[in-house]
Amino acid sequence: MPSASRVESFVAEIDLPHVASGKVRDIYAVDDEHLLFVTSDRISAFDYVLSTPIPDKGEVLTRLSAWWFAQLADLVPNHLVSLDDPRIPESVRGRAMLVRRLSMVPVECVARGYLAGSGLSEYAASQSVCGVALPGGLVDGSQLPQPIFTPATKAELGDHDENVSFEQVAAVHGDELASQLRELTIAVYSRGREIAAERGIIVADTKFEFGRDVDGSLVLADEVLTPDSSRFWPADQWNTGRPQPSYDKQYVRDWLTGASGWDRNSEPPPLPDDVVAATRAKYVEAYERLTGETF
Ligand SMILES: N#Cc1c(N)ncnc1-c1cnn(Cc2cccc(F)c2)c1
Repeated sequence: MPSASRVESFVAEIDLPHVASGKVRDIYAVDDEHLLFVTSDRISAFDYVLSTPIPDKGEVLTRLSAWWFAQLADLVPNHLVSLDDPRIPESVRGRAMLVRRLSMVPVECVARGYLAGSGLSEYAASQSVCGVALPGGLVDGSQLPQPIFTPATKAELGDHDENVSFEQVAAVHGDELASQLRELTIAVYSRGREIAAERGIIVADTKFEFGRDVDGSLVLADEVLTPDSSRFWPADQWNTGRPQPSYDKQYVRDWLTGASGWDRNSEPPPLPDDVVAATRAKYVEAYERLTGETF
């Protein structure tokens, strides 16, 4: 538990009712129709939220989501209202979005274009992922013949989401909604993957969250196609048969598993300045390569 002073400073930042928190993002209520979606500079690795922030990470990921929402607006409406609305507190301006309050669909809508992580583990055991049969002979990092919808149920903070099948989603939410979620997830991922690939970044997989607006229409929510919600791999280092280097977290992972001497069973040590600086640079690089804009 952070020290009292840290909690006070954390709480003092936002004088709005708290709605929800993830590892690195927090949501507050602005009014009946709007929420404040704040992305911190915190970074997680090996299922720990590290004690050392990465300066500007929250702003980079916020601006990247806003850019993706605009790129994808012809495919799907989104919850973003504004990045500079006067209702956004000065203390978080730049790393906060004013968003429309939606009725969230409690399904983690994951699209996979490559085999990695839990998808690879499931494939090794069953030659399928979330009930989707795949060809034999695939290895770590293999590109899939086409993107697949591999939904999950949201876990409590600190637990891993549980992969479920399309049929399980349909059994709970109905065939129509399950089919809409699958179609939208694959379409949005396919567009995003294509745009990123043109800029030298493989988006191996990603997680979307959708909500319904007052008309019942599905709206893209949460963050979108960021290195926190996706696996970003540098395309020029893609090499199947082994874990791919992470575009944004590899310096952190290498230091934690190497020079830091961390035993992996306790809180990770603070990051050295050079690892922080190199990691910040990778987030800024990803933003600038994808958007073509200077951060
Ligand atoms: N986005 C969004 C959203 C919206 N536009 N309307 C209503 N609810 C949500 C909402 C509520 N929880 N989450 C998940 C979540 C994401 C990030 C951080 C967290 F703590 C929790 C999403």
